[in-house]
Amino acid sequence: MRNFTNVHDIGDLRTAVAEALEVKANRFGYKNLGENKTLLMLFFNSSLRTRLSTQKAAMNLGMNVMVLDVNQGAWKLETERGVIMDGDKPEHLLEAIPVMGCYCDVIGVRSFARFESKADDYEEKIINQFIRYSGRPVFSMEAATRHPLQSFADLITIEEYKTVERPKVVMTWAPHPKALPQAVPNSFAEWMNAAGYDFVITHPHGYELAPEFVGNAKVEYDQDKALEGADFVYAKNWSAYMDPNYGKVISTDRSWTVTAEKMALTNNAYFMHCLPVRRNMIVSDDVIEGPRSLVIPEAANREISAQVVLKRILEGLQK
Ligand SMILES: NCCC[C@H](NC(=O)CCC(=O)O)C(=O)O
Ligand SMILES: NC(=O)OP(=O)(O)O
Repeated sequence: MRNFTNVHDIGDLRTAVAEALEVKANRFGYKNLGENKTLLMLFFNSSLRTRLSTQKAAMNLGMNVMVLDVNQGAWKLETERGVIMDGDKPEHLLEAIPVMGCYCDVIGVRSFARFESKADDYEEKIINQFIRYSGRPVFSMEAATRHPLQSFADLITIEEYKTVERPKVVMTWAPHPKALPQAVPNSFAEWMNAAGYDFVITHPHGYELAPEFVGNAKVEYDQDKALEGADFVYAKNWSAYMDPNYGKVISTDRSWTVTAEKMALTNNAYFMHCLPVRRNMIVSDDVIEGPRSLVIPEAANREISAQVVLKRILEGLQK
């Protein structure tokens, strides 16, 4: 594997999940693979899980790790070409990227949608410049339109907990005070469609995701109806994708919060969320703390998804 930004980069999902379970059972079995290799993790946005789980995965593989928070201690980066740089940004991304490439073997990038230009976000302008100009393998730690390390961890978790071959997985929008990216729901949809589950998306009118991510999923506007018979409930907020509301909050309807009453409509479903989660907006305290909540095992599997991806990138460097 050279770069990892979407579900296609991982290839066959059964093989990937089998490899994940093998890595999980034997985390230190590949500790020579990363010897004298350096990972640079670059964050344009905050993170708890991605930062710690990816660093841990790299350490399991014997890598050295450097972490740079671009907004804390680095020069502010201009990302637009052609700008007269007489403002508050002393350095351009087009120098910064190849310079960073000089100091490492693999680069992980977190760069959320900026909601300034839908085209720039959906062309993945920032991470694609890293792929083009760094000279290094690049993997997404949540980019503008996808969060593949999260979706891979979600897939591993569902495979571990499912009791039928093709479970019903329902992704539900839930209210949130801020405008959040579509990356997590887009990516989850992409991976669930690829896994071939019975996959349903439910959200209020106006929150339709990009058709290329919805794919063959069933879209049901009645949340209660969507939840009927669900084996897994995956909650997430996202801001509107459709014009003219791109990147806007158009509903904070708390009747969409996942509560015990909502979960009672399901087939005793497991509850999932990528975290961080705002309690009693997205999900009630009792549901997230309850016996069917998978949020902690899901977060634990972030180490495993990151380790499989780094392992495959390191194997690619050996060829
Ligand atoms: N990496 C997981 C989610 C990251 C991000 N959430 C956030 O920014 C939450 C911020 C807040 O709750 O204020 C998102 O939705 O894409
Ligand atoms: N789920 C997730 O990516 O969490 P962080 O934003 O804390 O990395």
